[in-house]
Amino acid sequence: MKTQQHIAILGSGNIGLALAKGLVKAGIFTPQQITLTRRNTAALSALADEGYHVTANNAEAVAQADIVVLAILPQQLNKLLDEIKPAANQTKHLLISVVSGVSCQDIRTQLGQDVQVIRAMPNTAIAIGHSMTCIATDNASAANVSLVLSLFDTVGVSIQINEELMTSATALCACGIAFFLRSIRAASQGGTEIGFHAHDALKMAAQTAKGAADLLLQLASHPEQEIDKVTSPKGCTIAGLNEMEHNGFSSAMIKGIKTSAEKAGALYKSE
Ligand SMILES: NC(=O)C1=CN([C@@H]2O[C@H](COP(=O)(O)OP(=O)(O)OC[C@H]3O[C@@H](n4cnc5c(N)ncnc54)[C@H](O)[C@@H]3O)[C@@H](O)[C@H]2O)C=CC1
Ligand SMILES: O=C(O)[C@@H]1CCC=N1
Repeated sequence: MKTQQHIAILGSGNIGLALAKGLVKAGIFTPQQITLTRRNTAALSALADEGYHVTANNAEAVAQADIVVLAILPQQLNKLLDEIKPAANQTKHLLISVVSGVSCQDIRTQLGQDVQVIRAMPNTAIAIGHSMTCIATDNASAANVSLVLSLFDTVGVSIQINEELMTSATALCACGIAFFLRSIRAASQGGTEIGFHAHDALKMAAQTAKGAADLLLQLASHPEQEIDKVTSPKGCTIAGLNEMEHNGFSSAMIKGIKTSAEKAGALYKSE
């Protein structure tokens, strides 16, 4: 799906850079087709050496782009929208926002009602082509929705959801990367306590987690169905699993995800 279009990523921090690297790795864009903006461009000098356009001038980046991605923090958004408003050509640009807690309407209120806005919620696994990305819009054309879905499909799996569920998607999928990473880290710490060197324990825990996820994705089965295959009667798995549940394992994950979703919904409004 190689494209001739030019994309500007405004805000080249963790997710902006992960997106840029993922798109290049997937062969959709060359670095020369991507403009990265950041206030301190010195931090992007290695990327400039790789061929990316690097600038602190957001308006200029927008003027030269077909697709504009907003990848700044919610509290940085209003200032940036003020900066790009004169350059945001309402017919030319497709605007993709990955900013948590900011609605399509919030963005149009500042840029103009005709701007087509699509929200996207990827996660940092986008850098290696394994993101779970949810997208939503309240005014973009079906053609642009298809374009954005196919763009994110090249760097993982993408689905369209109702905009009202975007903060939930943020918690489950974007924050979720951290939750699963912490689970793997905890498993590796357990592994070290029962005899493995830390680096071996981490590798063993990560590969085991990958296998568990792939069992669900490749067999389209349910976790409990796969768990039942592991838990031998009077065995060690059910003993460990029940001990974890007595200590609130599932409950902690559920409560954490609910808290993250509430926080994601309040990120912009609390500014
Ligand atoms: N980090 C993640 O896993 C994900 C983050 N998001 C959302 O993406 C957005 C960015 O998050 P992160 O990448 O984690 O934050 P970050 O702090 O790593 O990146 C933001 C970048 O924007 C730059 N910036 C700030 N104001 C600017 C301006 N006026 N012009 C150009 N650059 C400017 C900052 O220097 C920084 O490099 C947030 O809204 C977040 O909610 C969404 C999905 C996943
Ligand atoms: O922690 C955050 O606020 C951002 C949004 C999703 C992932 N990181």
